[in-house]
Amino acid sequence: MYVRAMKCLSVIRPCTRIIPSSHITRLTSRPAFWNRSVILHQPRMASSTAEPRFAEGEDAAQLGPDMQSLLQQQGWALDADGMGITKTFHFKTYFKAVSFLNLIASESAAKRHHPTMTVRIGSVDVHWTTHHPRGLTQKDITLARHCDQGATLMGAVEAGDGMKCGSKP
Ligand SMILES: C[C@H](O)[C@H](O)[C@H]1CNC2=NC(N)=NC(=O)C2=N1
Repeated sequence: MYVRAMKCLSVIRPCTRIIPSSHITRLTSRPAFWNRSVILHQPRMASSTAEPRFAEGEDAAQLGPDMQSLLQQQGWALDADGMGITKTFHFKTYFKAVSFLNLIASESAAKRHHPTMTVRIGSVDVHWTTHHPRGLTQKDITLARHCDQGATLMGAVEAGDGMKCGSKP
């Protein structure tokens, strides 16, 4: 029994060595990319405080009023960083939501400017930004207006009237 106990201890022993505190510091400190990765993966959130940030080469004085009308009258919202705009369109049926998405997809292919869209059973989230050069541009404004017109054509409804899971069309 004693011999067996000693054998067990000899197995356990390497794990009970004292680790120098300098080593512990190194193990628990965060890697260099830590803060950067947090910033890169920050969620895109609608903001009511950010200012629109237009891309280099855009005429901010000319685009400003158009952008303000989208934000204040048409229900578009700025991203937290001011570089994109987003809006959710609601529909009575899934078919209408998908048809709206296709309408926007068709125009964006023609204009070579593509939104990020999420389709749900009774709604479509649309997000516009310009990647090169980075920021908001005339294209984002023009295509946001096209979304508003397309939504009217497709019979978009108020948020509370859109189709929900479990609701009948
Ligand atoms: C070459 C091509 O037109 C470009 O890469 C386009 C494609 N679609 C685009 N879409 C969006 N939203 N922003 C862009 O900067 C962009 N660039």
